[in-house]
Amino acid sequence: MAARQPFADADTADEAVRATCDDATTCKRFATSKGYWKDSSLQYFVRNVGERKAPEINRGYYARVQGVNLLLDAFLKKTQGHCQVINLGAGLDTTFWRLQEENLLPRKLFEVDFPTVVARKIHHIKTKPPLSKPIIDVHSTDSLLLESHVLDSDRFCIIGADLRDVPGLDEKLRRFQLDPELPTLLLSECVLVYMTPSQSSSLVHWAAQTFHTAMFINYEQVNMSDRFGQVMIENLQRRRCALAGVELCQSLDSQKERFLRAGWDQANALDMMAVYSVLPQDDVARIERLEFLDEKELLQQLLQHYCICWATKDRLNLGETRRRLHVSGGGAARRCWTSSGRPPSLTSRVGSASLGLSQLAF
Ligand SMILES: C[S@@+](CC[C@H](N)C(=O)[O-])C[C@H]1O[C@@H](n2cnc3c(N)ncnc32)[C@H](O)[C@@H]1O
Repeated sequence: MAARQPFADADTADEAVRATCDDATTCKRFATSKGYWKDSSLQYFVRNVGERKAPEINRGYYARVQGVNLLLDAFLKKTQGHCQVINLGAGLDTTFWRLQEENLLPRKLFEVDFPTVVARKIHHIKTKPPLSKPIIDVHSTDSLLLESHVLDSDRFCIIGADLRDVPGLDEKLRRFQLDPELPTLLLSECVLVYMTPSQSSSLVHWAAQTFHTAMFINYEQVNMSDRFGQVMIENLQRRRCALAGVELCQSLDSQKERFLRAGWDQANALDMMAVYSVLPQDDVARIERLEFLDEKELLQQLLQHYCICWATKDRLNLGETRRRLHVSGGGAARRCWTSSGRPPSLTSRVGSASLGLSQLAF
């Protein structure tokens, strides 16, 4: 494992972490411009399509966005929208606008990021009606708060906070009507890896303690101790960006352990190669026709170095209906669950061709 580089000061390190938000957004912008998936609001955050990205990168982002969305949408449907979503380190994420368009909004969607990132996002919203109108359309009271570092409306809230300060985060979320009694989905997409293991564990522990029925979806690096992983680390270090939490990105097991140790009841993880193979294959075939891919091996390596890990706590037994349906359904569905009602190993779950990622949610 490459030695971690000491940084001149914490601000420089944080600035490099904040800059990763633009990388994610420009890559998503390019991929959507090529037709990998639709995102009608991203253009208002990044006008220019920007430099060409390699097809492997575009397919990687496709798998990331589709994989996370499948789990997120499954949770929203399971709870019929009687839930809240907290996007931790949301950057310029556009999920609110997608869910509003698709009539899938939760009771409230919270986003958290560093105050400077939040201020940029709110500025875009304030100055671009296609971003502000959908927020106003689903807001019914007269208390819409739109300040430089905070947006609070009935269904959407953006908060500036440091995720490493868990009491501060908790206080801010509660101030804007976070409801610990509601089923809650927490999402972190390439975020926990920038925090030390003890900082991310505190955050994940707080979530497990605060919500009785919840799912945490974490997308980030995995298998980082091999040569390919080391090159990824070195590339980021060259940009003065440290992966402070890389220790927990060694394997799917280390990713799951983080959640199980912090009080989550169940944890599952798939590398993105596996996710790619359980995405709807007609759409995968469509995107594979978009651009010629020379280097299949590079795509495989890339996908093997990212994963989705999702942990659940299910006091309300949201998964129970599905479990009963599957057990009584017979056939392929029966094979998905053991007689104890517990999920079988991940490999057998992935092995079932009839099983989509959305069915794995609880
Ligand atoms: C790679 S970007 C991903 C953004 C977004 N989740 C996405 O996938 O498009 C990581 C984001 O996490 C945020 N972040 C990282 N550490 C954070 C912290 N301690 N507090 C608040 N935000 C943080 C960064 O500012 C950045 O916006």
